[in-house]
Amino acid sequence: MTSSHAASLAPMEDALATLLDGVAPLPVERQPCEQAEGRVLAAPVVAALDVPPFDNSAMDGYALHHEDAGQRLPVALRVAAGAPGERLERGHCARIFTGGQLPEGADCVVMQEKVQRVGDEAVIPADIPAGDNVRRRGRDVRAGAPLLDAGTRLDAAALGHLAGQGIVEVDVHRRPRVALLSTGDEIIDPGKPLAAGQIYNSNRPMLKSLLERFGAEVVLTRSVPDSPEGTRDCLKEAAEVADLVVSTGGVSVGEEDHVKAALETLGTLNLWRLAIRPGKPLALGQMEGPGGTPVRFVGLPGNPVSSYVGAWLFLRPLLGALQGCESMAELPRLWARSDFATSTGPRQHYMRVRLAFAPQGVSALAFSDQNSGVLSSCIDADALAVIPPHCEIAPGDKVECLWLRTW
Ligand SMILES: Nc1nc2c(c(=O)[nH]1)N[C@H]1C(S)=C(S)[C@@H](COP(=O)(O)OP(=O)(O)OC[C@H]3O[C@@H](n4cnc5c(N)ncnc54)[C@H](O)[C@@H]3O)O[C@H]1N2
Ligand code: MOO
Repeated sequence: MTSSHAASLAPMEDALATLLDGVAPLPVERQPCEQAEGRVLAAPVVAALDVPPFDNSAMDGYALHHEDAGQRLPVALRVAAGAPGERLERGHCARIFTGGQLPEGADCVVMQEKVQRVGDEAVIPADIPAGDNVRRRGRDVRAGAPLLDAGTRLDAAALGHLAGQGIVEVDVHRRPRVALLSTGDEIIDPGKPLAAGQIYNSNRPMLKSLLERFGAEVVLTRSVPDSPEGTRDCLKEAAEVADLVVSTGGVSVGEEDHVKAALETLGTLNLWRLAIRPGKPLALGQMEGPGGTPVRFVGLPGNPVSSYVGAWLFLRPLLGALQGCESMAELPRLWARSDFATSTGPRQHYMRVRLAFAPQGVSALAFSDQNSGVLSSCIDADALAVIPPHCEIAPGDKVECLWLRTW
């Protein structure tokens, strides 16, 4: 590659700044918690209740006043979970079950395995500390305390936490609507017979899966013919219904690559050609939707690995920004020892690696064929090892890795 060619490739940081420039979170909507998995909170949630709402037993056993430990006590009460608490007098104990409300006056619970039952009495061991096996009211959450921050993506634990407050609806950002366009006359849908020169569309289901994982709703998919008018028509249709238009293929320099020209007739091409591998001809731009609303455009290169890596590096932070989710701005990073040797030219290389975790540390095992047409390299890829431009890596060197087992 000549130096003038290299100089025309935009560095990753410039591309991300261009991508995210002026992007604001989408409007807020109220959503039933049952349908809010993966959605991003638009406002903080404050706890209204103590959790647990009352002192209760952590064990099936016997509740008592700890001063009465070491004695044989009459079993005066039976407290099942869900029953209201009663008063326990000194010199007595209560049969209690896990989650049962601690009787008033009792301050500890001894598990039943440590108790000898003799008729209506229980022989309690002596060494029972006050407070043992009692889960205090408000130990998990205190009423009035912050429960979840704005920008939290609702996962299993967060949904459980909301339900623990009796909450059934939350304010979340609207899911970004995405149109997914597949360019290339050689690309056909799985299910149809394959003629000479054709290949199946692997990018569409792959990207749909990633887009949904990143919180988007794919509202339109189209196969775009390799012609200026066909490409323009599909882009126009997409901009009518989507917040983000993603295309694959047709962004390189060939005569059948119509995406950039079509985009420029409808909107703006903000950036094209990056100093990254894979993904060099990636194109970023903007169009207008109904009423002049901004519609973002990301043109991913057609090679399946370029599309896959481009989705992690660009679609994820963009969808995060559209949903107000700061934790999606960057992939988690970790250092690992390479098991490979490589060297880079002017482009930063994002190598697909499997990570092996051992007590001595983490190793990055590179897939043997890192060509951007080889989608098998993504199958077991836990991470992308980032090899900066003009860099030599030898086995054993530390490489920075971007963790992909996330949303
Ligand atoms: N003369 C040059 N040629 C190319 C350059 C260059 O700088 N100069 N760059 C190369 C690089 S790097 C890439 S990446 C590709 C990207 O080109 P396009 O984005 O225009 O992609 P296409 O040519 O349309 O397709 C590339 C490749 O991927 C296959 N493909 C496309 N879509 C799909 C799909 N949905 N499912 C499966 N496979 C798909 C397509 O058949 C091609 O084989 O350009 C290089 N060329
Ligand atoms: O940028 Mo291309 O993705 O190197 O093959």
